Amino acid sequence: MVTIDSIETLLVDLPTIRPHQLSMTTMKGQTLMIVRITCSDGSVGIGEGTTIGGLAYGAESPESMKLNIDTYFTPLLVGQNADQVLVLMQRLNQAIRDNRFAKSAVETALYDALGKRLKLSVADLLGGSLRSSLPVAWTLASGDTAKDIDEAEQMLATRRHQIFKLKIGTRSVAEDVAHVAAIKKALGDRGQVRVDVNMAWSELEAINGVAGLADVGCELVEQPVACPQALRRLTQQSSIAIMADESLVGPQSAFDLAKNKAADVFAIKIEQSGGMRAAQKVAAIAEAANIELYGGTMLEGAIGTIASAHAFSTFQALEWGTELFGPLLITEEILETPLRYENFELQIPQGPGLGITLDEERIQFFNRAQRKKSVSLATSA
Ligand SMILES: O=C(O)C[C@H]1C=CC(=O)O1
Ligand SMILES: [Mn+2]
Repeated sequence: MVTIDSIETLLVDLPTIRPHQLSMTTMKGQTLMIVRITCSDGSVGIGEGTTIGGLAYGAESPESMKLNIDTYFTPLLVGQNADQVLVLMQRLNQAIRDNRFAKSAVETALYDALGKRLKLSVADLLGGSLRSSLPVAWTLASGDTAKDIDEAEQMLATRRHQIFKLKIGTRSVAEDVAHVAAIKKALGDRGQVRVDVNMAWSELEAINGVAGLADVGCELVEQPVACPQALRRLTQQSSIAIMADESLVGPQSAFDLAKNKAADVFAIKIEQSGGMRAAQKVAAIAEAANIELYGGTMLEGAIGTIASAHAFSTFQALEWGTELFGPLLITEEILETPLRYENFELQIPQGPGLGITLDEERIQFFNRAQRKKSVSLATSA
C-alpha cells in the first residue's frame, strides 16, 4: 500500500505585471500557497491555494491555508492510503468545516501524485478530458481606459486573447458604462467584451447599469450585486447574460441558484467549489438546470490554473470559455516548461498528473521562509 509520508507547505510571493484593480482591492502581487505531498513510493504531488488581495475576497488567506494544512490537515492524512483520494477527502470533510481553498489545494496534490503513480493525467482520473485546449479571456483592470485599450490591442495582435473581461464597480455607474463603451467601440467585432462588478452595485444601480451595458455591446455581466434575490431579479429582467461568481461557493449554493434560476451562467472555480471534484458537481447541477458554464479563476499561478484546466476539460459544455490567465499576470516563470498560450487558447499539459514540473530554484528564490532567512542573515552580519 502506498501511504502519505509527509506534507510540506510554502508561501511563494510573486510580483504582478501591473496593478490589477478590482472593486474590493487592487492587487500588486500574488501569493501562492503551495502544498507538496510525498508518498511512501517516492511519488510527489503538488497543489496550490491562492486568494485575491489576502482576505479581501473571502475568509481564507494563503497564510491561513498554510497554518491550517500544517496544523489540522496533515495529521489526518499522514500514514493513510494515498490512492484513496475520495476516502481522504471525506476524512478531511468530516473533521474540518469550510476551508474550501485549502481542501482544493490538498485534493490537487493528492490527484497529481496518484496520476504520476498510475501514469494518468488528472483529467483522466476525473473521468477523462473532452478537450485538449481551452479558450482564455483576459481581464482589463489597469484602472485606465486608454491603457486597457492598448493592452487589448496587444492581446489581439499576438493572438493571445480575444475575450475581454473589464473590472468595473469602483466608479459611478455612468462612468463605468462610458469606460466599457469606449473599449467596445475601439475593439468592435474583433473582441468580446464582458464585465465583472464584483458585487459593487445596489439593485437599482444594477438595473440601470446592466441596461446601459447592453446598449453599448457588452455581452455578459458578472456578479453585479451581492444579494441572491436581486441577482435572480436581474437575471429575469436582463437582455444580456448575468453570471454568478461570488454567490457560487460549492454544490449547495449551485443548487440554490439553479432552483431559483438566479443566474444565466456559472463562473466555476475549483477553489470556491472546494476542489476539482466539487467543481464537477457544480457543473453537473448547471447542466441539469440549463445554466451555461464559464471556467473561472482566483488568479492562481501555474499549479492551480492547470488543476482548473484539467477539471474544466471534463465539463460537457463550456459555452463562455475560461479565464485561466493567472500565470500571465505574474512576472515570474515558476515551471521548468512554460505553459502554452497560443491562438487564444491554453493548451492543457498532457503528462501524468498535472503534467507540469516546478522550477525548484525559482520556487526557493521566492519562498517567503527563505527570503526571511536571507534578510535575517543580512541584518545579523
Ligand atoms: O472573477 C473574479 O472576481 C476574480 C478574478 C478573476 C479574474 C480576475 O481578473 O479577477
Ligand atoms: Mn468575478
